[in-house]
Amino acid sequence: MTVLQLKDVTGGYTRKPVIKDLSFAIEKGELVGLIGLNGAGKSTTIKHIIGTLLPQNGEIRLNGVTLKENMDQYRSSFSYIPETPVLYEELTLKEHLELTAMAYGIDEKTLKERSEILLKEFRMEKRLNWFPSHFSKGMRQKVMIMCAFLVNPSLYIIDEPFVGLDPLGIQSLLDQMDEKKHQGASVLMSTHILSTAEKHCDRIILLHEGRVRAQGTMADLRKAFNMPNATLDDLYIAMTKEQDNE
Ligand SMILES: Nc1ncnc2c1ncn2[C@@H]1O[C@H](COP(=O)(O)OP(=O)(O)OP(=O)(O)O)[C@@H](O)[C@H]1O
Repeated sequence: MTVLQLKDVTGGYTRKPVIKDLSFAIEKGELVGLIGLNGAGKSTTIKHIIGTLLPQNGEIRLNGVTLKENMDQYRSSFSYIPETPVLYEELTLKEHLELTAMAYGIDEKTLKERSEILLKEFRMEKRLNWFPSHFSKGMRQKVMIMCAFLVNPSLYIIDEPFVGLDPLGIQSLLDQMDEKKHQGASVLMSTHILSTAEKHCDRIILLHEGRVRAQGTMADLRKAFNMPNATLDDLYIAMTKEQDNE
């Protein structure tokens, strides 16, 4: 079953498009990596999927509907973890979780059950009454991650999650993603940590100058680049060289 479908999506910030004719799909239970150079258009693609930018052309469907057709259904089907955490400075961690639960109609019992698991997993149990100003960068990121996982949506959209987290935090995030995947959720994740992407993603989308250069499993990508034993790092460097040759 297809959860997310982009069909010939062209878009950007001005009339000059940044992403061009993007087409890809994410199926139920899949972890898909969005990979590309700085400026390739990963965050811009994500902004179109979450609806902060609207396509100039093409269509994005989440569980079968476009944002325009059913805004409430579309918005409640995903949770988004941005690259830079956006927190309410006047709310504690506990209040962030409560606010998220309220926004997504999660009852108190479920909130308690899910929060306990997440707080333990991300080692934040003792910080429930802390305000964001007292959090480290990684802790701020964990607040966003916990809020996203609290919602239990059908699609998680995660922009470069690994940079600010310590190794335990990274492992917890990967474990959470794995668990949600097995429960049938899908994940779209952009990252520059290619070894982690290669190891954990079911499929990879290689973006190059706003277009899909190649997509599929590692086996598909090796075939597309005609590099039978390549790692994702090798393929990425090959793509960079294509850019240099242009
Ligand atoms: N707010 C904005 N206004 C205008 N142009 C933008 C804006 N944000 C990004 N761009 C441009 O869009 C292009 C793609 O940027 P984007 O942030 O999507 O890349 P990215 O693949 O996420 O890169 P990175 O790996 O560095 O995060 C770049 O040329 C960038 O200059």
